[in-house]
Amino acid sequence: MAIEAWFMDGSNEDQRLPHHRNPKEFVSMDQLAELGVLHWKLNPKVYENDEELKKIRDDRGYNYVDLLDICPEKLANYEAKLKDFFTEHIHANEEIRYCLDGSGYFDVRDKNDRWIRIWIKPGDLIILPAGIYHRFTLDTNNYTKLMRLFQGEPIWTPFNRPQEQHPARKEYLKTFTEKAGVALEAH
Ligand SMILES: CSCCC(=O)C(=O)O
Ligand SMILES: [Fe+2]
Repeated sequence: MAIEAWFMDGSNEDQRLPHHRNPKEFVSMDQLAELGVLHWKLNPKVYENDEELKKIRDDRGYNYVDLLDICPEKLANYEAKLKDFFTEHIHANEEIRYCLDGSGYFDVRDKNDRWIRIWIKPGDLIILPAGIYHRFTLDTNNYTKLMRLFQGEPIWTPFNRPQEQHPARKEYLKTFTEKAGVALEAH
């Protein structure tokens, strides 16, 4: 099943609102895949013993997992963390999140620097590639429980924009020029 994603409007209203354009402009899974964003729909009720999740973890080497409850009672420095999550940044590694409960928005930049809002709900596992500019916010439900996955010892360090000289950023941008090169050769 597809995940809902759309181009955002430019308004400065509450970040937890949907921020659809008028008219709405949805973004397909293929468009997300072109940016290197991957998605699986799993059964969140069986996450503790899920063969499908196990396969993804085995295939991609995600030996690390933990759970993160995003609500004031369970997340230390809640306000500051939410502010950091919503500050545009990249990582040197993939960001892998599996929504078990609640919901939220991952915003990613497309090739033309437009914001795409990705609405994650229970069962959505998404992978953001290293080097993609992104941010996260809760939606108006104000709660989510996420599984974080990682290859090896986790490094959560965000590198806030601008990061054009960061190796992960350069590598990420190379994937586009390589794809364009292949397309040119095909003509
Ligand atoms: C809480 S997961 C989403 C926030 C984020 O982008 C990050 O942790 O790097
Ligand atoms: Fe991040």
